Amino acid sequence: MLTVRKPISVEEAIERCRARVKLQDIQKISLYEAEGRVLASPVYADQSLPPFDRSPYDGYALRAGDTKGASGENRVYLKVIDHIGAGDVSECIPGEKEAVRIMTGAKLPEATDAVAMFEQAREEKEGFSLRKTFVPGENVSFAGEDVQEGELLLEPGRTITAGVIALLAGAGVVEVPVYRKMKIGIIATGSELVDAGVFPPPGKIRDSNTPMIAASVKEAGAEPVVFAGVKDEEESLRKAVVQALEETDALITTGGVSVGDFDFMPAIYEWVGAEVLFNKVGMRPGSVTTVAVTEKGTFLFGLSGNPSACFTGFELFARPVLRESMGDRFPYRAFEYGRLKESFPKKNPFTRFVRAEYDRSTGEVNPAGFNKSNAVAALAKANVLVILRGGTSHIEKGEKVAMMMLRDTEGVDRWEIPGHSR
Ligand SMILES: Nc1nc2c(c(=O)[nH]1)N[C@H]1C(S)=C(S)[C@@H](COP(=O)(O)OP(=O)(O)OC[C@H]3O[C@@H](n4cnc5c(N)ncnc54)[C@H](O)[C@@H]3O)O[C@H]1N2
Ligand code: MOO
Ligand SMILES: [Mg+2]
Repeated sequence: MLTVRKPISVEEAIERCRARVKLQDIQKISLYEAEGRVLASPVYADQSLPPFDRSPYDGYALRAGDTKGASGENRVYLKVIDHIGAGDVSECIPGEKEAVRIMTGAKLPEATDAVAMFEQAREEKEGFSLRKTFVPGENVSFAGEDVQEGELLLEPGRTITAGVIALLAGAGVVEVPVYRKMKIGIIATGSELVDAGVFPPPGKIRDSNTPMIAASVKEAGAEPVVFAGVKDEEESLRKAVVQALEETDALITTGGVSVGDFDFMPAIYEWVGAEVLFNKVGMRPGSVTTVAVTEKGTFLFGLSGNPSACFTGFELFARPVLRESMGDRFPYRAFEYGRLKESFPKKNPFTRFVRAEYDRSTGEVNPAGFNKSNAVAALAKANVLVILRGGTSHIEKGEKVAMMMLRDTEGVDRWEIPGHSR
């Protein structure tokens, strides 16, 4: 007998998932492998940056007081007593009207407190002359002007970017504490599925969900473990789920979660003793998305078989769980607002997630064509999911709509600063 499923709101479904998140263990990895991972411990500066007063220019390190009274009519002459490049430390201490020829990055010699760039000096026999006075500290890159010794540089929960890696290297952190990468099992279910490399015979279709979800898992910073697709047969599905649960940290299945005669996933979740957090969400597509948690705390994401529903289910429920489990303090996609480029009919009482193309330069967002839950083509175009609240009716062109951003940044096809003329 068909049991009627009670839909819960998207917010409630997301909260139920969040409440069951467990942080991954911490491991140390090479600085060169750390990009995209999440920092697991705070990082403090073991020294100031720069560590010493240094020259920011190629020129002459001098004592500012020696330049007093310098002008175009009254050039001041200074004698060069040493010559250093970056990495060298001068042993000479300039006395009155003495200076050191110094290159960018070299430590300022003792007694000097300013630097004249080559362009500000005229070379003379055994030295140079100046036509301007210098104040103490002029053209000096000071110790600690960037980072102070002991300062908190990075907080845990930050995703590691190239810039973060520069700071880690600056602090001498070559073994970076990060959260362990989760292994995510993926099983596509469906007797109609053939591998994407095969031209499907009548009645069959290519499995697009497995490679799509593997890509989404990677993009979320986890490691996909793809298991062979399984026919809609209860026994085979049980075996596959048990094996995947043993070998991975969370499992994503696609298909077989609705109320069809061959939709076995709900029964299998029950059979493995998992607690079903929800099996119906007030959203389209992906209303039948089912999320369960095993006794050990392992997540089972039963995504719909329909590709657009599968994609949406992953984005809303699986991705935040993976990101947060791997330490990300910002596990949700960013939201922005755009203006709808075309009117959008909306007959459903459920919240709709419309795959759409957002153009940042105009602020307009355009639904990506055929937008049903079985759509594949729209997935390739979409860079946002427009969110149309349940209960709202027809939405007019030009109306402001909320969008969930699927990518952090979008490139443009030419380098041009908006609003600047050439
Ligand atoms: N009587 C009802 N029927 C359906 C309901 C309902 O509430 N009552 N819900 C509909 C909704 S909404 C959706 S969404 C689907 C969900 O179906 P399942 O999650 O059970 O998925 P399947 O039945 O296995 O497949 C659905 C659809 O997707 C295709 N598919 C499956 N796997 C893949 C794959 N790996 N790659 C590409 N395409 C795939 C499959 O061939 C089907 O066409 O149920 C509705 N029915
Ligand atoms: O669950 Mo279905 O994807 O709403 O269309
Ligand atoms: Mg089905």
